[in-house]
Amino acid sequence: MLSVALAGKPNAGKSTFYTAATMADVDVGNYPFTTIDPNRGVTHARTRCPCLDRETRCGNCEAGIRYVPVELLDVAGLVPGAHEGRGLGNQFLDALTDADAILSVVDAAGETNAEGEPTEVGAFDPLEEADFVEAELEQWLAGIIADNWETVVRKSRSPDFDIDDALTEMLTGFGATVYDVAASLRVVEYPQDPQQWTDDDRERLARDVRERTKPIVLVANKADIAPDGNVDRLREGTTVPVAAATADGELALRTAVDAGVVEYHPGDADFDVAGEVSDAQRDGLETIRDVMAEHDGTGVQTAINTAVYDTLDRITVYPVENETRWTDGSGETLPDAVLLPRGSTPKDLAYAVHSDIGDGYLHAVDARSDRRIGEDHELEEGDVVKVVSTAN
Ligand SMILES: Nc1nc2c(ncn2[C@@H]2O[C@H](COP(=O)(O)OP(=O)(O)OP(=O)(O)O)[C@@H](O)[C@H]2O)c(=O)[nH]1
Repeated sequence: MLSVALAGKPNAGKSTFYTAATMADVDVGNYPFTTIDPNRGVTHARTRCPCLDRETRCGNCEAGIRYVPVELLDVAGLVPGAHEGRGLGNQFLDALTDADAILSVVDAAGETNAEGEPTEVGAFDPLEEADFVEAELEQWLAGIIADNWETVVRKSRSPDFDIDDALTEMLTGFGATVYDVAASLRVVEYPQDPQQWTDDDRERLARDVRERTKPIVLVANKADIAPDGNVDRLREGTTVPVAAATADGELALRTAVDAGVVEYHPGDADFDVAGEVSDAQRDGLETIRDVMAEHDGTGVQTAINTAVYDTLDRITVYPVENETRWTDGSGETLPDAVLLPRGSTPKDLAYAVHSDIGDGYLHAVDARSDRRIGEDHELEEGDVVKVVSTAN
């Protein structure tokens, strides 16, 4: 499953975001390191269900809104200097190894100081902290490269030494794929002789590999109390996508949905009050509505969707066994939604669904048109595909 990790300073709102996005029960507190162990939960990317193109809804979506499972990791508070072992240090960074993308949660209200302790709204400039997750990751990675450098130098005395192989071996441990490393090695210039490498060379390589392996979406959280202009400054001052969010607001809405007093689908731009609420609750909800109106929703779903569909450039494809009914073997309509990299082919879908298919792939059928598609055909968002293999 695709995996997205929440990172950021203590008190930025990661636990709140995580609880809201997974509706799992974790500590939410105003103290550094409330979250000690990595939490793993399931959240969802939101997309349009293909059953909207049929007469009836499929039963695996909410009125045509399809939620596709994505793993969400909440890792312990990160403080400046984590790469040198400060705070929870490397334990935190190790936990990010599994992540495909990072949601870097920033307290856009600027009420959290550099150590993650709460102060007052507007006391800090969130822009100063905006690149701190990537900086920590890059320094950590550069540190790993430096720590292993002696070994590379020693290996380089062997006649069949290849610097690219040595770097690939080292960096794939960080969760980088062989392709990522190869791509980095193509664009970053470096000396062939390991003895001539400088810290600069290692840092440039670390930066490029980080960008490819752990792309970042910035979550400008606490947008509900952020001073005017803070979110815009974050958008203008950073190169990564920014989602303005109120994790608190999303949590309140999902809790209200659970209580049956609000109608809301995560990712909607607005909600309806459907049950009895007290005056205080109504006031609270109306405040959330105002923030949502300004930012087109609470931003929690936007952040996840931006990571999945924009940054990681995934498409949602629906494998079926019956191309006419769009069902699986047991008659369930559109039972699975698979997130594949853009450019994937029916064969990639076949491998994603049955990793043990071997060379058993035979052909595929586009269930929308009921036509066979070639094995090099590029799939698109919302495609419904029947794969025929020797296994079925
Ligand atoms: N106003 C406002 N407060 C929020 C929002 N999200 C979280 N908070 C508050 O910010 C404080 C810190 O939130 P947490 O979710 O515990 O922060 P964290 O980043 O997980 O902190 P650690 O667990 O210490 O790493 C809590 O008091 C939350 O209620 C938000 O969108 N708006």
